[in-house]
Amino acid sequence: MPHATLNGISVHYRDEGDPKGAPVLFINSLATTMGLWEPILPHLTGGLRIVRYDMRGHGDSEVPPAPYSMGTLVKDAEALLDHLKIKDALVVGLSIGGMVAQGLAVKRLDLVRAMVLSNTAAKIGSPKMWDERIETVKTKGLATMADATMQRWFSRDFLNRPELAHWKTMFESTPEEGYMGCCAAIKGTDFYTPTSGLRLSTLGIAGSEDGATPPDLVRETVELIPGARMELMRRTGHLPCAEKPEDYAALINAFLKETAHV
Ligand SMILES: O=C(O)CC1=CCC(=O)O1
Repeated sequence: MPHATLNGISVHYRDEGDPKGAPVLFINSLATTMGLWEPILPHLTGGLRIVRYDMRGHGDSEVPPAPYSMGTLVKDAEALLDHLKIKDALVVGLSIGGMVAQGLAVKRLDLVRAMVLSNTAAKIGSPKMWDERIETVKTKGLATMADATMQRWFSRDFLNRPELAHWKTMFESTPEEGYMGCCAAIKGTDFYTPTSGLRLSTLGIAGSEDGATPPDLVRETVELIPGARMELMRRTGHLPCAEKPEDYAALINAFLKETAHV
């Protein structure tokens, strides 16, 4: 699996599909890896260049000591696209990945042709909430949060499905330092002002049963960007790409067409 040294750390990424195709960059959420996107890949329009990576502190990317800043996470995405000589990508970010997408569009609009802000917001939670999470990881360990996290991440239907085990294992396999590092980055992020200055094609996606970034929160951010539109996926939670991959991919495929990306 390819790794690149970006901003002084080793970043695990994949660059797949047609090297000459329209580029799409996927950015994962807290306590997931690039594997988050695996279920939708077979359903995406053919001929795309699909780039994914493990956010620092996650998966097979290096785990630098916490805390991380949002500026650093944005720099990692920027450095990966520069490394691969990609411009004008469709950037699809989920949750903290959607925050990175916003930051990247603000900083380097030449890299971002359009974006999908999935289950995300300009600001997520409160500083107190993130401090408490960091404290729980330090004192009790990440695994103690697994059941509560699954409740926040998934719809009632999905909580009874056998596939849940895969996502719980992904959560439990997250390096604690990486989790705490990214919690600190989210804690320090309020993109309401910079995101409201963005002018680019944007699709928001929300899950009707999302316990982490509920639809109204996602909508509030999406509506900051003139012309952006929003899709609500019913009976899904925080990770609709895991729960209803075909429907999620269909939204991305339609958006790719709409933005003349393919
Ligand atoms: O609360 C969660 O675990 C969900 C979440 C918040 C930010 C993120 O990336 O995931």
